[in-house]
Amino acid sequence: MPDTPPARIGIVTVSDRASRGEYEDRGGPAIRQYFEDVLTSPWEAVPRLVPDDRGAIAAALVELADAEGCPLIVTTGGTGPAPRDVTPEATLDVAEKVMPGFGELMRQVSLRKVPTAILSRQTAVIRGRCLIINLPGQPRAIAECLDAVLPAVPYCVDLVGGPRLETNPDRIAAFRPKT
Ligand SMILES: Nc1ncnc2c1ncn2[C@@H]1O[C@H](COP(=O)(O)OP(=O)(O)OP(=O)(O)O)[C@@H](O)[C@H]1O
Ligand SMILES: Nc1nc2c(c(=O)[nH]1)N[C@H]1C(S)=C(S)[C@@H](COP(=O)(O)O)O[C@H]1N2
Repeated sequence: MPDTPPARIGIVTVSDRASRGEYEDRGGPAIRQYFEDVLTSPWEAVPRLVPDDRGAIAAALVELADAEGCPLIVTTGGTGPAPRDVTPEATLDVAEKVMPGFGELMRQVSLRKVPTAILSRQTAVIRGRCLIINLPGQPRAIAECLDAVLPAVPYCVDLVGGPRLETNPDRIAAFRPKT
């Protein structure tokens, strides 16, 4: 049996200041560390750092989904109500299907941590064989949100024709209803 190629996971940091080098990006590395801790199947990170610009975010998502062949892309930042927060709009610009349950669940669990969780408009969508999930910019929000939705992510990736993602059940148990 030939080795299965690693699943490519797109990691998109959306931040004006991090993209200008005004502060170090802690969000992208936190997402990478999260998947290192949780996934047991082979994967590799495809990172991008973009400013809060709707066209630039959409272009990065299209490139990662279509050209880089990522079955999963996670974004961080730009989900709030401020004028330059446009990550959900850019995500919907490239969507074929909207997956509202992801945003609903992530806001619900985040509300147990901070009352301002309702300010995040984070969503998730399908583009081709790729699931795209938005996370808030606060680095600590990354594990809080991903812990909630990750049990359903491998099966969602299965359903859109992506590679089989396996998780460490001691950390996150993937749920596949048909197996
Ligand atoms: N990639 C990141 N690395 C480190 N800290 C971040 C990052 N993104 C956001 N933060 C922190 O979380 C806060 C809220 O994130 P948000 O996406 O709203 O950024 P912002 O205030 O609009 O600024 P910017 O887009 O320039 O990061 C930021 O003010 C910053 O303190
Ligand atoms: N789990 C979690 N969710 C969170 C937060 C957080 O600290 N933890 N911050 C909230 C705040 S203060 C804002 S303004 C919104 C949008 O953040 P963003 O613009 O950085 O994406 O996410 C919210 N969701």
